[in-house]
Amino acid sequence: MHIELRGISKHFGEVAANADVNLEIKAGEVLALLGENGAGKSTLMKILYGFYQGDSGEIVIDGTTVEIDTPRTAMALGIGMVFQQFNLIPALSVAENLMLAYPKSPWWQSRHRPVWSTVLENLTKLARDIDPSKLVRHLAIGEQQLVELAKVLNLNAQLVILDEPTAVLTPQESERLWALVRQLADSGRSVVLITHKFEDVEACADRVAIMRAGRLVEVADARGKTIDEMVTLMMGQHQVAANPSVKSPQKDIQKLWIKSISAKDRRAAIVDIELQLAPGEILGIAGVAGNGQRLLADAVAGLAVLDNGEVILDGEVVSRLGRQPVNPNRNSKIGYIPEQPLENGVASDLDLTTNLSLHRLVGMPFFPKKQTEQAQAQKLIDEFNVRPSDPTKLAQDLSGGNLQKLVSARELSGMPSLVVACYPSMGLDILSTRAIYEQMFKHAERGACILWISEDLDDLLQYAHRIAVLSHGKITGILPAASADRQTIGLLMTGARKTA
Ligand SMILES: Nc1ncnc2c1ncn2[C@@H]1O[C@H](COP(=O)(O)OP(=O)(O)OP(=O)(O)O)[C@@H](O)[C@H]1O
Repeated sequence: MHIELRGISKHFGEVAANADVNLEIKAGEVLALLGENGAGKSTLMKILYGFYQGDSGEIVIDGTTVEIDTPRTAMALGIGMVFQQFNLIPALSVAENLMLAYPKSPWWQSRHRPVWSTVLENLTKLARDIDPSKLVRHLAIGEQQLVELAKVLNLNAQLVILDEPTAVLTPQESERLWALVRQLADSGRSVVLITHKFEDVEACADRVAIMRAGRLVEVADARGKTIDEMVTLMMGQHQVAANPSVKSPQKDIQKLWIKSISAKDRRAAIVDIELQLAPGEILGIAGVAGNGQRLLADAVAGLAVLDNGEVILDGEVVSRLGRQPVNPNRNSKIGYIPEQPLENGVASDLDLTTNLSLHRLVGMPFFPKKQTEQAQAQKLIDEFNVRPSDPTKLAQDLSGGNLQKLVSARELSGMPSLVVACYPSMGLDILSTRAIYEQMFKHAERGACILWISEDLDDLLQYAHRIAVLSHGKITGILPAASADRQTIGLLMTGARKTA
């Protein structure tokens, strides 16, 4: 299938999400679509998928102009898309979710074994470890992403659009995805890969298309561009900041004590976690997603029920054994950037001002002064470069990366003693990633503890003071970052133990 997007424009109010975009997608190619947060990548692909209608322009498939008014029409034309936000039914099993979306199979056929094996074939190729009988709500985010992918692959689409698929995948899962993407292209199908990761481009792209502020600024052979060239095209005149720096923590003083905590929920368990952090210390938590990271973060922030142990911050218990979380209305001592901010960190149908004050709701006057709140919100929006920058906009109008910035702006404002950050750079472009890191490290510099959960080992090795590895809910080793290496961390991730 050969697709041409001709003169596509799309406005949301005064925001020009796409401005006169002309893009060709060839049969049998992997096209990486790059651009800074809010550049218009998702909007362009959602127009091709019939989720949005362009204000002007046309879509031409194999020489014929087509009208794509809904995703159903797009699917009938052989176009499938996996979004940044998932579309699965949490109360149903993996297999049931796949069966429901399976195009040629009425539900009553689900009794027949051969149908099941066909429905599960793509999932098995992508992730043989996922148990098809498991409920979706019990899956880690990376696993949910893979089920979404399998759903779209089952449509047998001629064009598969993937919106930042590797943002939530482990390195091993990403490798499997890259191989599958190459296989699709080699069999004559096309893949558009929206991404912020240059390793995706290197691993599997044939061409790159780069967008900036709604416009397509360059299309080139993927091998013909260096990373620096691509960054410059993405960012235009914006300067990419130098790598942020971190200072050494104050030694021999204990500020945060995570004292033998154990907890469990529907998805994971953590067992006997013992960690002590000094003022100004950045402790990275490495590990394959789904090994208890989210529960650990919730537990430390006082948002989970502990089965054992307690968490003490500045001598005060912030999380303890008991039937109720200690800290359901988090106080200003803890900044918490949760995983999947859209689901766990924002009220999407409220405006940016309200979203930026959610952590201060307790103790706020019954009728807060709107102008004061808006002025405070505007300051944070500017400081964290959230786009669009209008505090009266709804959170749901923001692009994925800008939502991540919004949550970080709220949680890193004020003077927290502890910052718990889960994958804070997820979905962010290179400029925004460095800006968020700087904001996080500023708190460490003034003595706050940072518990930083990340899958980006390079970043942890570069910026964290120590790295603790979490495997199957247990800490398998704690290493000073200066002497740690990828091999040792990789080994610890498999569950092998090492004492510091
Ligand atoms: N439904 C919507 N309503 C209003 N504005 C929107 C809507 N969807 C997107 N926008 C705006 O359009 C612009 C482009 O957004 P889009 O999601 O296409 O960017 P993106 O390049 O995919 O960004 P990211 O890398 O952060 O996901 C942004 O300014 C965004 O705020």
